[in-house]
Amino acid sequence: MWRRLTSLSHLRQVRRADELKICQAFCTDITKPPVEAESHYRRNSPFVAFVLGGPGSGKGTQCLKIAETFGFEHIGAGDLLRKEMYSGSENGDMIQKLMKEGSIAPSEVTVKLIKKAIESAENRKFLIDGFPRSEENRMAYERIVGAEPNFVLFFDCPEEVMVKRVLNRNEGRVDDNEHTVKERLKVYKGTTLPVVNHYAKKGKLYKVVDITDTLQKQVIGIEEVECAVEKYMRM
Ligand SMILES: Nc1ncnc2c1ncn2[C@@H]1O[C@H](COP(=O)(O)OP(=O)(O)OP(=O)(O)O)[C@@H](O)[C@H]1O
Ligand SMILES: O=c1ccn([C@@H]2O[C@H](COP(=O)(O)O)[C@@H](O)[C@H]2O)c(=O)[nH]1
Ligand SMILES: [Mg+2]
Repeated sequence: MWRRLTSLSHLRQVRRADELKICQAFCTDITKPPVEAESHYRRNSPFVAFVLGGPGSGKGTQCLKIAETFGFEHIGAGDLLRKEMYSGSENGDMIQKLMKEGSIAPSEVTVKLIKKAIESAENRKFLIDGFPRSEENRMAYERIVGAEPNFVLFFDCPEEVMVKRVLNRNEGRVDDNEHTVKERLKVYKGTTLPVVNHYAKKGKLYKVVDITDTLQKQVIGIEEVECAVEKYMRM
């Protein structure tokens, strides 16, 4: 049974000050920007939220909705790499090989693509989806971009649900197959979760728990999570 509020139970446990911070981060009133976002606009530095979670945990799906609802620019790190891969660039073959293996591309390559996407956007509020995937990625971002994210959203989803979703995705991705998803899960647990823990320790992590367990209930889950996230962000 899908439990509506469990999906956000961790978010609801955050301190009041953090609740305000996250509300402010997602507020989109252009005429009167929220306090924290406003100060970032003034300094013209980007306001950045990293979005983490395992393969198929729903990062891309929820980012589209959050971006549309709250006025963020959605930058998918994997999408940037796929674009680079199909662009015929010198890194194309290397990226394709790594994606098929479920491995992580060199930090320099990914961070440069992200930096370029940030610099070329008019928007100054960004959701960076699927990055950083390793501590090394994280440190490269901090070094090259010269900033930390303002907060991090983490989609926590059971492994069997993530696998089902990836195998049912049907978008023609080179990594949506049983072999690669197993490798991606290993990388996620061994290499990405330490990044999640890093931000948890810094008090920057906001966790959304997805406990859906069957395909039919997952479909209900999309709307439930969106409603709950939206409601929470507007509180
Ligand atoms: N809450 C949900 N309930 C049911 N299906 C979902 C839910 N969230 C996402 N999906 C579906 O699961 C699949 C994977 O979702 P999505 O692409 O958003 O995941 P992701 O975290 O971005 O994965 P990846 O890291 O592989 O890019 C998609 O087909 C999407 O439509
Ligand atoms: O920062 C990143 C992001 C992605 N990759 C590679 O791309 C695939 C797919 O990424 P999605 O975010 O799931 O679209 C991922 O498995 C990696 O191979 C990366 O190297 N670095
Ligand atoms: Mg995605």
